[in-house]
Amino acid sequence: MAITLLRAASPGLLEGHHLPNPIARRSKVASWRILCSLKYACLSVDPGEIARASPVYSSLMTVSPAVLLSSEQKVYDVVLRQAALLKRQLIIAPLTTGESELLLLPRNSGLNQAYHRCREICEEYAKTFYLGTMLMTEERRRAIWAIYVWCRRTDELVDGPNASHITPSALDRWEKRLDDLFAGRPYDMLDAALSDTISKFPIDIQPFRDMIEGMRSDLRKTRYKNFDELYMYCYYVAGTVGLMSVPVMGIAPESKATTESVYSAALALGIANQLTNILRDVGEDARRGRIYLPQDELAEAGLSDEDIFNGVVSNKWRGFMKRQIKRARMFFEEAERGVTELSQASRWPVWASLLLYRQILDEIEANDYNNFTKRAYVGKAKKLLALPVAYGRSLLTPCSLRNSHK
Ligand SMILES: CC(C)=CCC/C(C)=C/CC/C(C)=C/CC/C(C)=C/[C@@H]1[C@@H](COP(=O)(O)OP(=O)(O)O)[C@]1(C)CC/C=C(\C)CC/C=C(\C)CCC=C(C)C
Ligand SMILES: [Mn+2]
Repeated sequence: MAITLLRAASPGLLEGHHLPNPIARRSKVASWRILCSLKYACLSVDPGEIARASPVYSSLMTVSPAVLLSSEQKVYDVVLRQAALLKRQLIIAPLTTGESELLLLPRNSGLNQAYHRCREICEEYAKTFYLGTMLMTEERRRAIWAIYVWCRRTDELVDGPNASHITPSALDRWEKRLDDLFAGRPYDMLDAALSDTISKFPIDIQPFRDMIEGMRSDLRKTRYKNFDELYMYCYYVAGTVGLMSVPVMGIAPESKATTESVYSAALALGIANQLTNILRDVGEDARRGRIYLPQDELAEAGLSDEDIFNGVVSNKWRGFMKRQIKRARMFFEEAERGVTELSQASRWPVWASLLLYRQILDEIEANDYNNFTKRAYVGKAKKLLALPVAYGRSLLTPCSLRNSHK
């Protein structure tokens, strides 16, 4: 049965016609998800059956722990675990919405101060996004500020002014602090805000741990062999943000989409944002000796590290960039399908961030793919225009992503 479903979902996949282009990648992802869902729904998938039908696919399955999983498969396992946690929470204690939430707010003034500081940091570093959070209920926006601040602080460890002093053991200490705050023992006031947040929402520690893992990989790695490795990096530093945010933003009660599909869309938005960030910052990163681009695809396009360090916008470079931009847009498209499923008040900030970040890709094109010396920048007017557009989209009501069962 698994085989029949898999064939229906992705004709040609079992026969090994996979991965030549992004479209094929997508069908591989979709098929993998179907298999995971089957596995998690406890339907018996016979490994022998898979192996007989397709040696290619059998190597992608988690049928044996010894088998190496692709990045997308590893990440999708996290998605399934997060979704299961949220579903459990919805069954045990449905989150209240609207004004009644105000009654749940802590009276503890230390905690209020902690959230207030998170709010100030968020306002200072991410103005548009901060504005968007103002539409959310009080409890939700405080939670998002606390998550934002933890992510920002984690990123600053490797990207901030003290980055050159950061060692793997400093990241180990940061992870120990994370464990402590999840156990209700926060180290400082900003951790206390997050500690309170995780006690109120069904948020799992894994994406937080994974973000720290991404920072570790930034300390030791400056090249990415192929898109699989790059995808994993993007998951660590940005896909994780999507997974952390969904339990707080909430899924619309009227949504017919599966929880897994909403998490997948959130993951896709993180990946899309990070790919865009990478394409925007090619020159800046190269000046720090870093190339966050798939080495095999560079070679296929006839490009080398030297070409990037020299920063010449050649036709080869333009061709390469077109392919990268196309892939980033595909992840944005996948994300779009999920935004509508979020609770009404959470949609606007997410649409705004999606539309604004995606426009960076248009700006790279408008700069004739010179991302070595020109920073792709979305002007104020375009930014302002995106806000009402995002608001309009946020009014769309949820329509099912694919399946109709939660
Ligand atoms: C509404 C909204 C956008 C919520 C997310 C709030 C949040 C917790 C953000 C944390 C962002 C952060 C500080 C991440 C640390 C790592 C990092 C810096 C990643 C890069 C962000 C861009 O930052 P910037 O341009 O400042 O980069 P530099 O440091 O200057 O290089 C990233 C590119 C990743 C950002 C990823 C997201 C915001 C994930 C968005 C996904 C969701 C909110 C899920 C939405 C749900 C559905 C169903 C689509
Ligand atoms: Mn950064």
